[in-house]
Amino acid sequence: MVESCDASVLLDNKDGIESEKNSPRSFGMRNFGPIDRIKEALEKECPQTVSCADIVALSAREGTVLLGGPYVEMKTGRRDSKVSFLDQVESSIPNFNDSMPVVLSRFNSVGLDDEATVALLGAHSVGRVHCLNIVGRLYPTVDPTLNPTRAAYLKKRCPTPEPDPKKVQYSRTDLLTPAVLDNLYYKNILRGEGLLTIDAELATDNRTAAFVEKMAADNDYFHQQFARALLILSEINPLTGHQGEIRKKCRFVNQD
Ligand code: HEM
Ligand SMILES: [Ca+2]
Repeated sequence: MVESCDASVLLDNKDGIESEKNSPRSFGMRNFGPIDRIKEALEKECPQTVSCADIVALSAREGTVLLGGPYVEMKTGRRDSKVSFLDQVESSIPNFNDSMPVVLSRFNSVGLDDEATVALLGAHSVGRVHCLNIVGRLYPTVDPTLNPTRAAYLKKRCPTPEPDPKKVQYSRTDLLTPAVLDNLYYKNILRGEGLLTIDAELATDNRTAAFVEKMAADNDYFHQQFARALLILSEINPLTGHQGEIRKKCRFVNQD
């Protein structure tokens, strides 16, 4: 979403590069080690042949399968950016409290139609949300669109309006299948159990509600749409030909 699928997010601070990881919008991104290890193995086998951008895209593909989602046939050949786009992160990556119209127009502008956007948000069927991103819907008063049973549970997980930064406080997005990319997310949001504003609005907005109903009713249909949308996402504005480079290490641009 930031400029293109060019691995700019992987660059660390060095020689004038200010990492996109420094943006508050990158909150929660972690575990970059496996990408380094994949790159090291590839450099041993075929030096400067497989870009970090391809590693990111194909890792998303493999992660999707490992989580019980669909297999997405993806092209390769993306090249890596030589710059980072720290100043574009906030305008490109949606915020925890963004509303549906803002998110739809942002996603539409990179070729993701409304149905594809609904399907991609199904990624919230896995993982967690930290209290920092939830407390606004719990305190001082509980958001009336939030299911009361779920709200009571969330208040236990996040007992104070200002989460203690030293404690890692979070809730799983989907309590029953947190490590399966399935359509339980859509069933949950129809019951008022969406954690983020965007999850809650997805079930009620008149541009998205009908897709939510269909995905909640049919896991295969969700998987088909997720596969279609992930493919679009993986092909946004790639660097090709002589643009960019094939990095030797994903955290740094090449020195030569
Ligand atoms: C469209 C608007 C979106 C918003 C506003 C949004 C926002 C967020 C927020 C605030 C979190 C919690 C971060 C934390 O507290 O640690 C989160 C988690 C997550 N999001 Fe999104 N997201 C959006 C779309 C997407 C899309 C399109 C995908 C992938 C296709 C995605 C995948 C995930 C995943 C996998 C997690 C769990 C991460 C973890 O367990 O650490 N999200 N999202
Ligand atoms: Ca799930």
